[in-house]
This record gives sequence, C-alpha cells and structure tokens, in this order.
Amino acid sequence: MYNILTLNKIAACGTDIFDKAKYTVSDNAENPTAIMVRSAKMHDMEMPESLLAIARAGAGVNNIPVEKCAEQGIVVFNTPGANSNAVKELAICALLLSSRKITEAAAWAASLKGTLDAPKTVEGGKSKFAGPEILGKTLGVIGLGAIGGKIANAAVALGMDVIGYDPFLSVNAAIQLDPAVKVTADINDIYKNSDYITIHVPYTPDTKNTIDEAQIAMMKDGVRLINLARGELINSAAVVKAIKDGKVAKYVTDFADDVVLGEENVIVLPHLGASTPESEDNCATMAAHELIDYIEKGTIKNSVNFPNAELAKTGDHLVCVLHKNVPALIAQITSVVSDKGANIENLVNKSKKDWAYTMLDVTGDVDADAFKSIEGVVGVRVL
Ligand SMILES: NC(=O)c1ccc[n+]([C@@H]2O[C@H](COP(=O)([O-])OP(=O)(O)OC[C@H]3O[C@@H](n4cnc5c(N)ncnc54)[C@H](O)[C@@H]3O)[C@@H](O)[C@H]2O)c1
Ligand SMILES: O=C(O)CC[C@@H](O)C(=O)O
Repeated sequence: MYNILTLNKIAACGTDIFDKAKYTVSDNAENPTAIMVRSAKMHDMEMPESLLAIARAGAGVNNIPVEKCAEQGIVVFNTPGANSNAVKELAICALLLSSRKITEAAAWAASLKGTLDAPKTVEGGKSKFAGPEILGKTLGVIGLGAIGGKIANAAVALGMDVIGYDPFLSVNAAIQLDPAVKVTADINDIYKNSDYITIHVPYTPDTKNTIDEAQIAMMKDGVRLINLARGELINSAAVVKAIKDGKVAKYVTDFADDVVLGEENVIVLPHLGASTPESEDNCATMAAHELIDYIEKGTIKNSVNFPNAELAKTGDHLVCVLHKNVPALIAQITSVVSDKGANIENLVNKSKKDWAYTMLDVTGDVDADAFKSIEGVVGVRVL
C-alpha cells in the first residue's frame, strides 16, 4: 500500500482519484509515500524516510523546503495554472474594491439598520463613497505568468491600458498575452506610469520587499496597490506609511499581518485567492495525477526541484535515479547496469539547475543498492 498524507483539506475529487486497492489517503497517515499540501508550513517538518514526493495543490511553494527535499531525494510538485482563474477574478474584484470604497460603503449601509428613513439617509450620505472608474486608467502588472497574464488580458478587455513586467517571461505565457499589453523591460516604467499596480511573482529571497519605500516614492500620487501573491513581496510598513502620507490611496492584500490589519484604506482578505470550488478541484486533481504518475511510473511532470521526464518500461525494470547534476555521474549509473550484465534498452537523462533525473529501461538483473552508493545519487527506485 502507498500512504498519502494530507496536511491541509484537499478537495475530494482529487483524493478520490487514488485507487483504494493501492492507496490510503488520510490526514494522519504513517510512513507516507507522498504528501498533499496547500499552505501548511513544512520548513520545520522532519521529512519521513518513506517520503518520495510532495504535491503542492497550488502555485506557491514557499511553504516547502524545496532544496532540502531535493537533497533527500523528495520530488516536489506544484499545479501550475490550476487556480489562476480564481485569482484573476479576485484581482479584478480587488481593482474595483480599491477604487469604489465598496467595503466602507456597505459597512456604513449595514450600520443604518434600525434607523429611521434609511433610504433617505443613504442618498444623503453616499457621496463620501464615490471613487474612480478603472476604464482608461493604467494597470501595471508585475509577473506575467499564469495569473498575471490572465489579469493583464482581462484588464485590457475592461478598457484599461496595461503595462506588464516579467524578465523571465516564458514563450508560452508571451503568446497568450493580448497584443495591447505593453511589456516593458524596466520595472520602473510600472512604478512611474501606473494608476493601479498588481504583483504576481513567486516569493523567494530575491523578490522579498519588491515594493518598498523607494519603489513607492517613484509611483503616481493616489496609486492603488493590489497584492494577491504573498505578503512578503510588499513591505507592509512602507505601504501603511505611504497611505498615511496620502501617497497610496488604497492597498488590497490577501495576506494578513499585524501591520496592515485594521488600517484605514487597507483591505485585508484572508488568503482567499484560490478559494473557489473550481480551483480547489483543479489543483487537487492535478496534484493527485502528478503523484500517481510519479509513484507508479516514475514520470515527473510539474516538479519545482527535479526536471520533467518520462520513459516507458519495455524491459524487465525501470530504474529511476535522482541525482546531482555533475560530470561523470551518468557513466557511473550505466556502469552499475553493465557490471551486472544487464542491458539498457532506453535511457532518459534530464537536468534542472543543480539536479538531474535518469531513467533506465533495463533488461536483466539490477542491484538498487549499487546505484545508491554512487556519490551524488539522492534517490533510487526500481519499478
Ligand atoms: N492568493 C492566492 O491564493 C494565490 C493563489 C495562487 C498563486 N498565488 C501566488 O501567486 C504567485 C504567482 O502565481 P502564478 O500561478 O502566476 O505563477 P507562475 O509561475 O505562472 O507566474 C509567475 C511569473 O512571475 C515571473 N517572475 C518571477 N520572478 C519575477 C520578478 N522578479 N519580476 C517579475 N516577474 C517575475 C515568472 O517569470 C512567471 O512568469 C505564486 O507564486 C503564489 O505565491 C497566490
Ligand atoms: O491553497 C490555497 O488556498 C492558496 C493557494 C495559493 O496561495 C497558491 O500559491 O496557489
């Protein structure tokens, strides 16, 4: 039996994909073969010896020690794009929330319950909640991946001028962008020209505080900021100060911290970006398929620490070796096969930065322990 441990609530349509004859799925599974997780923090978790893979049902993997996992031969997957429409829709909502004082106006209207002549009071008091339309305004989008690209296109359709910035823009993402999106190579173009700025990049040590005091100083007076990506990307204290100084008109964030909570002109949402039944189903389904394909066939697709690779078994064994991406290692792996007099029918070797994956389709006997003793090898399975 393979045991799947869930660290967060994972949609049933994903967990139901696991064949009950071969898998158990539970939130207290012992000796887990794999873990399914959403936002639970795993940095301090001791990784069990039994663990082959972690699937993040979502995009961001900053809650997982990705590099430490690679060193222990644990493949980490995410589900690219699976929740991007949910976040796009919330971002469009956030654009309007940042403009039209909707939350304050609704709270004020609710406060009139039980008062005499509420219909007259609202007509008299509504002018203080007026806010600008987004039509014709400029939106800056930082990060044009699955989410940022969709938001850029939707904003164009809503009549906004859109400037996008993404120094690592993939060809696939680029061809999906509306031609009206102006892609700039200089992030300062976003800061200087935008009425609204939204950020959609992964949180890494390099992107921490992407927007801080210096970036805010470059922005237009009255700029509105939206952060549905990660709290750490924007310095909360700098934004709150800029709101008090009248520089920033509004900040809508999906990430609560003590600095932003309760502040005037800050709307804090409780990490709601991916909370739709559709995206929870998409993420759970994709994550389950990634784990099953890896556990049963050695196939890696959508890993963030190892390369994509697949190989069909035509011989007696499929040998799957996770290892460092260093010279002469493949020669040692193939020697282990030939030393035993076995034959390699097919071989795939792929690399991703410091890590690599070699799959060998072998006829004849293989000795799994001999692969494990090669320096730089971090995981071996014979299927
Ligand atoms: N609020 C939520 O519930 C929620 C849901 C999904 C994703 N997210 C967050 O949004 C992030 C983006 O998600 P996605 O699905 O669009 O991911 P993605 O990988 O499809 O896109 C990220 C894009 O950011 C770009 N990028 C990386 N570093 C950059 C930099 N320094 N400057 C500009 N661009 C940069 C990449 O090239 C890529 O195109 C995730 O990493 C996650 O943190 C939040
Ligand atoms: O799982 C969630 O609810 C949030 C997911 C989101 O932050 C992501 O990075 O995909």
